[in-house]
Amino acid sequence: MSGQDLKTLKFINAQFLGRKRPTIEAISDEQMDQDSSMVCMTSLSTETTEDREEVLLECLELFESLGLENPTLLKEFHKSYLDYSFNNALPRQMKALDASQPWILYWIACSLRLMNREWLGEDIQRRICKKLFKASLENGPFCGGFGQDPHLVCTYAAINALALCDNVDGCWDQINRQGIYKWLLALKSDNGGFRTGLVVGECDTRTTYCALSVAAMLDILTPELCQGVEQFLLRCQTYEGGFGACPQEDEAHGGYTFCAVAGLAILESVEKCNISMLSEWCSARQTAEEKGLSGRSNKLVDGCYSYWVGAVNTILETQGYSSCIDKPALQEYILKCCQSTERPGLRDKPGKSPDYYHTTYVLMGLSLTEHSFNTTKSASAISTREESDKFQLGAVNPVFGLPIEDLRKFLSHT
Ligand SMILES: CC(C)=CCC/C(C)=C/CC/C(C)=C/COP(=O)(O)OP(=O)(O)O
Ligand SMILES: [Zn+2]
Repeated sequence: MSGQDLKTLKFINAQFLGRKRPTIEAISDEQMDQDSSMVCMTSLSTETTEDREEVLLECLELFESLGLENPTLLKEFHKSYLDYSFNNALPRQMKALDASQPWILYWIACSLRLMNREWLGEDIQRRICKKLFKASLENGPFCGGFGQDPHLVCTYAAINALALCDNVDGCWDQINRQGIYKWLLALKSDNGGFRTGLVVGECDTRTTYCALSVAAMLDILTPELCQGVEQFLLRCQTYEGGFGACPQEDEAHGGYTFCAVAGLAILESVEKCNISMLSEWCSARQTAEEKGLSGRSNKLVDGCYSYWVGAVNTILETQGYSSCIDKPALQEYILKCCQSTERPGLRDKPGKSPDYYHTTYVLMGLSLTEHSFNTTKSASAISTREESDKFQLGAVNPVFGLPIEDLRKFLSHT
């Protein structure tokens, strides 16, 4: 297949075929084994390998031009990107996130808080709470936006966003714990997982983690709610060692692996999965050349997996296992390839634009590489070994995706 043909196919795939794309094998270099009639393939070029080569070149250029030392995190610069959202209409292309409004609030609040606790002021906390309660039914469960249906994943983001608001105006006391508990019970599926909503909704490791996290945060994690959940999550570990979205169905993926392992951590059942295969899978996510993490086999590095996969690594560390990723190398990818002096905010990889989602998960991933953690089986009791002003970011709890300090305050209030 010629380079031009590959470009045309790439265009068609990107424009018309969405994410369910077939593999396009472009060039195969076949060699005949001298002693047998076996044909073995020595190289295979696909759309993904071509994309990777492009990214790799860009990373290598950045590594060379930025020298040996890592740049510092440009905190004030990234703050300007986050603050912009409080005083300006968001860009048009963000209307796709209309049903994810609690997420935007959680991402922005969490990023500001990690860089400097003072940067999330009381006036902003007040505005965040007001907006969240407007997008709720009876103060919980929460919806993606005003007038929408309650949604489990949005309820997770809303509770995390509220946890960042220091109980301003007594907002923590307004959360309808009993209503959320009954709703969570109604979302439970026969297979042990949770659906996103009452009428329709998917059921996977992501939604199940959200249910466990919300319940643990609100102190409503009863045996009835947990019935069959551990088995559901364990069934999602694949032959590769990572976890997929649904039992015995999907490819192992960084996002779903985080959800399953963090869910198991809330249940204090991490050691029931195959730890050695999980560690090997995490370790295989890091590429020697780009130094960042990918989300699945044969895919490209992406800054957000610094958290999704990085947090799995940290959870394993808190359970007493040794690290399976090279943290200084990951810091280099983050600070040289996910940050640019040209535009504030953090990005997936060179060539991509910054966005709120990547800003948060890249920052949380960076934080996990800076801090070290004490061993504990209890997800909510995870603590850091040392406090120091040498760290650029506050410490994050790898299970709940919140600064440890905010989580501690919220849980002790509950
Ligand atoms: C708490 C919560 C809701 C967690 C969600 C975790 C989750 C499923 C994250 C995955 C996000 C992501 C980058 C998907 C991209 O898949 P892709 O196929 O476009 O990218 P790839 O090529 O890197 O696999
Ligand atoms: Zn990403």
